[in-house]
Amino acid sequence: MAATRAATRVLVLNSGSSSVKYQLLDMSDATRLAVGLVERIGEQTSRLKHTCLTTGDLREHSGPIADHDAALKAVAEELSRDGLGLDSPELAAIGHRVVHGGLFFTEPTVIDDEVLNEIERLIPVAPLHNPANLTGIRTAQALRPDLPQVAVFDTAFHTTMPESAARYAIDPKIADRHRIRRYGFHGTSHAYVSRETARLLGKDPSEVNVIVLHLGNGASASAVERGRCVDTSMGLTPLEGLVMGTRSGDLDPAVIFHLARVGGMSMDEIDTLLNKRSGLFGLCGDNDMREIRRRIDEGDEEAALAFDIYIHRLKKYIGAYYAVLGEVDAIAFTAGVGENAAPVREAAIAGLAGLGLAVDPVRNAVRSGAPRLISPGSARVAVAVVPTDEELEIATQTYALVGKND
Ligand SMILES: Nc1ncnc2c1ncn2[C@@H]1O[C@H](COP(=O)(O)OP(=O)(O)O)[C@@H](O)[C@H]1O
Ligand SMILES: CC(=O)OP(=O)(O)O
Ligand SMILES: [Mg+2]
Repeated sequence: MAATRAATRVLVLNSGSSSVKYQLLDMSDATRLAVGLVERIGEQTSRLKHTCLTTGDLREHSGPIADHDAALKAVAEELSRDGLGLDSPELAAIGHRVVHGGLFFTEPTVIDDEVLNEIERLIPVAPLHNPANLTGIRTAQALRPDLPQVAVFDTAFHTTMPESAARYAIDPKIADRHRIRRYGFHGTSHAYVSRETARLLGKDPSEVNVIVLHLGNGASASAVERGRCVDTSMGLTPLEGLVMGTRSGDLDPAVIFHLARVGGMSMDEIDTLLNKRSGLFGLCGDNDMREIRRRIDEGDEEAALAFDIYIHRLKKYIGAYYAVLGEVDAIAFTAGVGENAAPVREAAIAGLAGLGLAVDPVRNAVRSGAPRLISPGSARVAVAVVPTDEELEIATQTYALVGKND
């Protein structure tokens, strides 16, 4: 009789508001079998990019993909074409990034109806993300009802924040009634990157204080003290904090009253303005840092001002988290902008020599997918580029949980 192969594969789905990133990994040795991305879901110009790493095959399709359900079915089809379909007995589980887990979920969780209801209840505080996460889960359940599906929450790493950082200065009775507090997001990335930064320094995470700057389309900073998050820049929702691709980040809350009372805008219009039409996009019409740098190189003043506002906010958070931590061993740049945009790193650290911070221009110009130091050898505080890997972290946590349940 042929020996049955152990189920060691995990499919990870990272469903964003208009995209799905996915990876299929074999967790017996943490190797990637396939990776891909579906972008611009819901538009006429959707695009699926799929790479099978066992064959080296790369396939791209363009054309409308109506919603996340259709996107996931297209992903399942691509995996099948490589003989890696969802029907494989080697698939052990599907791991899902879920952005908002409230205070209820502090650990990766096997999804049942109760968990689904709770994720649904949190939609008002993660309107761009939780609905997409739910569709991903429901479609995956329909494709493989027998498989464990695991939710890994963006908020989980931040549940260690002290009340002084997690509470807003409003009446606690009102805050508690509506569960208003600072939850923080991108936690899977902040956890992974802070650990990898400690490893780069040759230290245990419990020995170092790290400021992590996760700069993607959404962006957030966190202060990690000896492996535990003590503050982060996103709050009740992923709108607070840094200037982002399309989100304003911090502003005086009175701006909202003013737009409603004086500007005559509805709450939904203000919500859309601040979440989807602000940030870099709102300031200069582009949310991609590559395009903004290209325009600056051509002398575009609007793009230059957008860049300066982005950097000013970033620098303020570096200073704030330096003060929160008291002592800092490293600052780590990560995600699309943090890993690729050397001018952002240079500008964010410029002028901070008094805090022991500097960037070496030659080291900063190196392009590499590996964790690396960009501070001069003599610097008191390490400045590093540490690529994030939310999908590997989700797969690791999913496999650990499913393994435990076997
Ligand atoms: N080579 C690059 N130079 C500068 N910025 C880049 C580069 N590559 C990607 N980016 C930036 O990274 C962003 C995407 O980051 P990512 O972490 O993938 O975001 P998300 O997960 O929110 O989609 C892009 O919008 C772009 O601004
Ligand atoms: C929480 C959040 O902002 O996520 P993303 O960066 O994927 O939009
Ligand atoms: Mg991201």
